[in-house]
Amino acid sequence: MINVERLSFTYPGGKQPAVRNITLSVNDGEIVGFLGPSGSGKSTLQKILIGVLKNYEGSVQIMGQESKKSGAAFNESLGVAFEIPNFYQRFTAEENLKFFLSFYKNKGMPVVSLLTQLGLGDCGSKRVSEFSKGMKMRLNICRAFLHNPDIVFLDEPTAGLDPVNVKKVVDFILRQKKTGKTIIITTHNMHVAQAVCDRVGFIVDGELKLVNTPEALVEKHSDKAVKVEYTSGTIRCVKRFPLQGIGENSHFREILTGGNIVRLETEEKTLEDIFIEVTGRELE
Ligand SMILES: Nc1ncnc2c1ncn2[C@@H]1O[C@H](COP(=O)(O)OP(=O)(O)OP(=O)(O)O)[C@@H](O)[C@H]1O
Repeated sequence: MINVERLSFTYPGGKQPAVRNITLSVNDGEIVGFLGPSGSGKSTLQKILIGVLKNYEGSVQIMGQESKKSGAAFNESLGVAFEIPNFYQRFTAEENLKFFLSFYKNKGMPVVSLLTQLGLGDCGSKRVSEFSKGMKMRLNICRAFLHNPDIVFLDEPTAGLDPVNVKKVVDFILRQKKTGKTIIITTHNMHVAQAVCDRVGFIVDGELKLVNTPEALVEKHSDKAVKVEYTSGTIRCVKRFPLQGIGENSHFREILTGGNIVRLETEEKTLEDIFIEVTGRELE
């Protein structure tokens, strides 16, 4: 679906490339998330993939077409939600969506169903000027999927949303995945990445440091320890034991048979821990 080879891009007048030497392929129906700190090149990469930035080096094939040579038919297959939503403020939500749909040949998805799935079912006839930031973000996601595209690019789709609405967006994306869409997401939010992405790519200083499934990353980078909290007299103690060979660990067995365990859990690293470990950088 997407094949990127040795992609580099420098903004006019830029001293360094915003994106450097990226090679990546994305399969049909896959959700891939790009994670990285602010200014790492995530949005630039997306803009190249959707054909907005054309003056790149290397090759970017989307559905067999070189992105920089893409024409109108290409846009028909692509849905995009930029980080900052852009709507006609005096139009209602439904009027905006119907207007944007009129640019496409595709018949599109039912507007009311889209709005409802993103928690905006009651707001279709409300003017966008009366929408909160979070409502505009969700309307922006409706807009990206509106014409039923094959590939959808979402730039920070959950930025600024409260946990209830983050869940609505996550559930919506997972429902769309079931229909076979290929979805590319940029995010700072590791929980969202872990919930929706088949694979995640870590981007730092324009470079793609690694791409893998969240499960494989956690598996590879976790030390696999068991944390035991227990009481010894009036004192609360915490001990960590390597998972491997734990059954033969006499100290662990002693605590276990002592009967004073308060909590017992395996410790796994989060994607955020792994990002910091691999890249030496914080996400925010
Ligand atoms: N239009 C532009 N002109 C010149 N430089 C730009 C432009 N847009 C971005 N850059 C630079 O390119 C680099 C990558 O920016 P980009 O917007 O791709 O990062 P990002 O990872 O998407 O950041 P954020 O998470 O804050 O959106 C940064 O150094 C940024 O300053």
